[in-house]
Amino acid sequence: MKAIKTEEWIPADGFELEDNALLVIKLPDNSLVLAGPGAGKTELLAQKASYLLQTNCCKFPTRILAISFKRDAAFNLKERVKLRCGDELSRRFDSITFDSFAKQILDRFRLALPKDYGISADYEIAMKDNETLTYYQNADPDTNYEVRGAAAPITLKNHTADQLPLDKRGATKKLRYGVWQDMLRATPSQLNFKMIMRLAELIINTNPKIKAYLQETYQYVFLDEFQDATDLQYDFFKSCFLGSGSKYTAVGDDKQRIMLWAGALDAVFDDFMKDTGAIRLPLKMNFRCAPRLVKLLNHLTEHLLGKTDFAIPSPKWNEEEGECFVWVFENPEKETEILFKEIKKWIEFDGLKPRDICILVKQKLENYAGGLIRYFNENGIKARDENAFQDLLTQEISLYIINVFYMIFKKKASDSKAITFSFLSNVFTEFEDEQLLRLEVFFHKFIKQLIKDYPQEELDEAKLKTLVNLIVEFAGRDRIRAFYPAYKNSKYLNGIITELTEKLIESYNLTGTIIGALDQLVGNDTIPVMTVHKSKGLEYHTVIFIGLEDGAFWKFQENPNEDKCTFFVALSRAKERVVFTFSKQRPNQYGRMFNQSITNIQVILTELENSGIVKMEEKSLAE
Ligand SMILES: Nc1ncnc2c1ncn2[C@@H]1O[C@H](COP(=O)(O)OP(=O)(O)OP(=O)(O)O)[C@@H](O)[C@H]1O
Repeated sequence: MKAIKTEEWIPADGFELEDNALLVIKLPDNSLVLAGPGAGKTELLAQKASYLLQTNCCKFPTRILAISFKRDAAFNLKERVKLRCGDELSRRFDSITFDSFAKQILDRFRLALPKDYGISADYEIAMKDNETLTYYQNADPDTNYEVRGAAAPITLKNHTADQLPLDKRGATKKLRYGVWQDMLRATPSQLNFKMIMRLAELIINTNPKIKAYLQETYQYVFLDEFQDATDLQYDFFKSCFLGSGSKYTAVGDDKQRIMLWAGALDAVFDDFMKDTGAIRLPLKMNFRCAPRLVKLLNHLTEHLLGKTDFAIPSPKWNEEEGECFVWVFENPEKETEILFKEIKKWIEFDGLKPRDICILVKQKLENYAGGLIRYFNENGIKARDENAFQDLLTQEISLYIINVFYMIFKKKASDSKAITFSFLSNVFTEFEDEQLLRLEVFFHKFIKQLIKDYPQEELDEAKLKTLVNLIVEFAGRDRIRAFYPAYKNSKYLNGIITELTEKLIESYNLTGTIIGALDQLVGNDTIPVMTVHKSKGLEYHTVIFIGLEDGAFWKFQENPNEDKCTFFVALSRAKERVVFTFSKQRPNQYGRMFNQSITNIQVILTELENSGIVKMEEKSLAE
């Protein structure tokens, strides 16, 4: 593909970028972009990737590495880059999470670990803190290491606080070293993601050739949502890239810093500028939210968060657009019924699609929205806990399987055709154009045969399982594992395929048709319900936040800044309308009803009122 001259490059898809965004895209130095919600930070990274690839500033065959914090953010960025510069160039754009980047290094270079940190090939990932604590309990029975015990948080923090190899001097450090050894030597080895990152870092720090290989591979490194980087992640980034010729672009927003509880580094922006000499540049626009919502966000930026980086709405809006409400309800039942009626109106009369609406909760989704989800589904509006599906549906292998199913069973499936073929041309990466054409013909014959062999009305569990298997084997497990580093570990790949198959069968048994099952699986016509943390980076026409109550913000007095940012993130996901609900009563996790107050978080309510934008309404069924 012929490279575009740098001076002739223009942003893809007609986007008009503000001056600083254009500057960052073309800047050959390290940069840190700080900007509010909807400013186009992720879009800037996508455009910068297109620029570097289309102009060959990222010289073939070197690659761009984009690191995000969540699987769906990494996936969305990859999709945006594909759209902006096409399948072929975007193959040199690796968009992954910090955890999967570390895991890929570990899976690929496991044998380069020093002897006392060696692990078994079939290591298991212990996800629960309890699993790590049990090792401490066994090694030191006199101390209480239960998750809620006093020693637990310190123990867990210390477990991965230091770079490897571990210091063994002193009783506490000796104990920690012993536990690491017990976990590494278990059959199979037991690791958690933080340990994986420390081990990957050890590989890099002790193998100059691997480090050099990594740095030569990635001429450019992007860091999305950088405000949430933890000390461990930042250490890992520095071990991999600092001092290399690679160039870094980090984007973030300190008003959306909601991972301090998980160890996000308070001073990460300053550290990054000091360590890399990055130039700091702001962006001013908010392209997402309607003007009245931008005005509200600006008010809260100043009066709730004590900051001054105000945003300007996009001129595409009419000045009067954007609305925000606080709706007060007697109890959760009334809240559910009234929300149902309102949403039904929006869908039936205003033409909103269920996926234009998002229901958010701060935490404890079942407590705040479990009953609502059940009520909505029983009464004809589909809604579901999206947390359970996000990870599965952002897996390339899942999308490939689902879209081949659509090609077999749906009459018009041109989008599916494009997605599946993009997957196949990735795994048959060495194929020239002519071979790819032959592959396409062969693939269509394969689909035709499946249509013939598996009539819709004769499908059952066993046939669905066979179909999944045939579809995977068409691409070839070995090829899939070779092209997608995340799937190098076959246990992981098989786990995803099994989970997807189970969910497909479950949906099929519920809906009775294969298209119904596929639609249900991907969430077509379904309102997503999720926590604010999961909603980061996403946007919806209408956002409903359930539970603007002291009970939901139970740590507000201890940690007001993080809770204010969480509230700010929720509000800033909405393009046109946002509703906060307050229910005078709310059950706890055991179902016991408690009166709710809005005393501790009064400052939020006060500032919503002071903004002059928000309408407060008592809602009852008679309306
Ligand atoms: N230059 C632009 N012109 C028009 N629309 C844009 C531009 N940049 C971004 N957008 C649109 O604005 C919305 C927000 O963009 P994006 O998700 O990149 O913002 P962000 O800064 O990453 O937001 P957040 O931090 O809130 O997740 C998206 O719908 C995107 O397509």
